Amino acid sequence: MGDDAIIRVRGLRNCFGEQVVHENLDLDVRRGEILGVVGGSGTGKSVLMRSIIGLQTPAEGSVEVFGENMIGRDEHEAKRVRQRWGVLFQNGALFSTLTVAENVEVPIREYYPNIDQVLLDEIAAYKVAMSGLSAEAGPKYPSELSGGMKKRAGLARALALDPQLLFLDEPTAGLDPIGAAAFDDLIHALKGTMRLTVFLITHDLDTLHAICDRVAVLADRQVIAVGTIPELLALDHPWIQEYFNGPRGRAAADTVARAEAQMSKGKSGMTH
Ligand SMILES: Nc1ncnc2c1ncn2[C@@H]1O[C@H](COP(=O)(O)OP(=O)(O)OP(=O)(O)O)[C@@H](O)[C@H]1O
Repeated sequence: MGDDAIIRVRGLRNCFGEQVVHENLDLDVRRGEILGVVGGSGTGKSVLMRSIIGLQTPAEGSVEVFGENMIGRDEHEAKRVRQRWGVLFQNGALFSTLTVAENVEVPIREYYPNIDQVLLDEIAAYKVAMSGLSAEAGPKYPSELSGGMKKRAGLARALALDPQLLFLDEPTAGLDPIGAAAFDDLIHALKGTMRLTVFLITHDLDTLHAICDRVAVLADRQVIAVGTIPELLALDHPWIQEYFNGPRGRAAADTVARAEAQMSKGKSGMTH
């Protein structure tokens, strides 16, 4: 594996009965990047993520994470590698009978069963704060949280073991635009401070423009292209053109360009 590839997928095939979802799919995720994964509904973005994290056994192909083969691993070995990543599922997947803090403590207890409760509480409080939730959110149950707070609680749990790699499945789905932008900022900031690599499934064009270093496009059972948005725009593929160059795609690009222009205006204003 090339030094900078944290995830390497080769020749992946996934099928459910007669339905072939992936066929000969290849993908590299580079160290330190936020890779956005896009594609029409049902193109297999979640199935791809599940194949990488070991929740779906592919019919064919190889998956390497941190240079280690992930398919057919014995449970003990797989668990050792799993410790190095965190996952935020589409619906947050919080345990409804546990508080936010207790949810965050679940993976820590799993890996460190003898950990002292005081220390556990301190770590959970720290992760809750890192995820942008107030300390009052810790003792709350998921049913007492807004959609945005649930996402942050799920993120706090994903960060519980100080991962090097984060999987996010549609993290901004269902959030209002301001909440979504704040969540994007948080992911971007965490990437910087924790040196995270991020695999991010999204339909959110604003997220792609604002924080993704590269974007992988799923169509026709494969990753048909990977690159920066300008690189993808140079391709003559109808879905890519429609997606990034359609009205919503252009609006998202304009929003980011305006925000960047304002930031540089602010900066130059400060220096004069
Ligand atoms: N456990 C399963 N059993 C049978 N079919 C499945 C299963 N999981 C996924 N599929 C099918 O695989 C295809 C890809 O599903 P997947 O959830 O990966 O799509 P997606 O690209 O993430 O879609 P969306 O953007 O709508 O979330 C769909 O047709 C889905 O019905």
